[in-house]
Amino acid sequence: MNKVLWDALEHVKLDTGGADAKGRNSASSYVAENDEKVGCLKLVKVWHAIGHTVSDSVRVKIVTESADQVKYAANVVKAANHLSHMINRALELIDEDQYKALMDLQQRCVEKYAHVEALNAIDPLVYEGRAIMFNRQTPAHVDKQDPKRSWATMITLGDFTAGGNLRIERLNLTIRYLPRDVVILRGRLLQHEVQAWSGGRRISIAHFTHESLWKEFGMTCP
Ligand SMILES: O=C(O)CCC(=O)C(=O)O
Ligand SMILES: [Fe+2]
Repeated sequence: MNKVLWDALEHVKLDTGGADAKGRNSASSYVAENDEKVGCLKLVKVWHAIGHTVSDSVRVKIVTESADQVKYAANVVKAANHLSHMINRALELIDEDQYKALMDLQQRCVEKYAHVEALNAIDPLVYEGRAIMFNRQTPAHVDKQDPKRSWATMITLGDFTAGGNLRIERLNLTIRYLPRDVVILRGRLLQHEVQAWSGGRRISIAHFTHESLWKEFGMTCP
């Protein structure tokens, strides 16, 4: 894993449970040998409380913790810069229309929210959200806050050596998902889950956009 990103992740406080405690982020879905870190770090530029789409409900997910945590989380955002370029490019190649629509959405956010302009100065990711999961065996779920057609772009990192496949039951499909593999799927439409792995740590990073943000700007994800 990129050393800069790894070092930046060392200090951040992780969350197990939270808003998704009954879904994909249940505490029981975390598995770790020894004293490995478990939990999730959400880095989201514009976050609406569930069911809300208005600017009054907007939060920045990196500013919910102590001042030190803001500093550490900002280090992670900056260290993920290279990853963001790669993720942007992958999305642009598979679905140029959606990529362009996300760029438009980001531009609208920048015009409305100065904090988004500030965050974009250190990270060019076109998605507004990124979640970093340490040792989570993500259970079967759909990404129910995402627009129907949106592509969730996910990468695994770490040093596990076997297992950890992504299973899509409806398609009877088991996809290799080893460290450095990227999977891009319509996570709102296809239920997906991660299978057990062995041989070390597993860090997964999911990049996503939420329907509520598109609604805020009267836009539709193509
Ligand atoms: O753990 C993973 O790689 C899957 C993550 C995922 O599907 C999600 O966070 O929605
Ligand atoms: Fe998912």
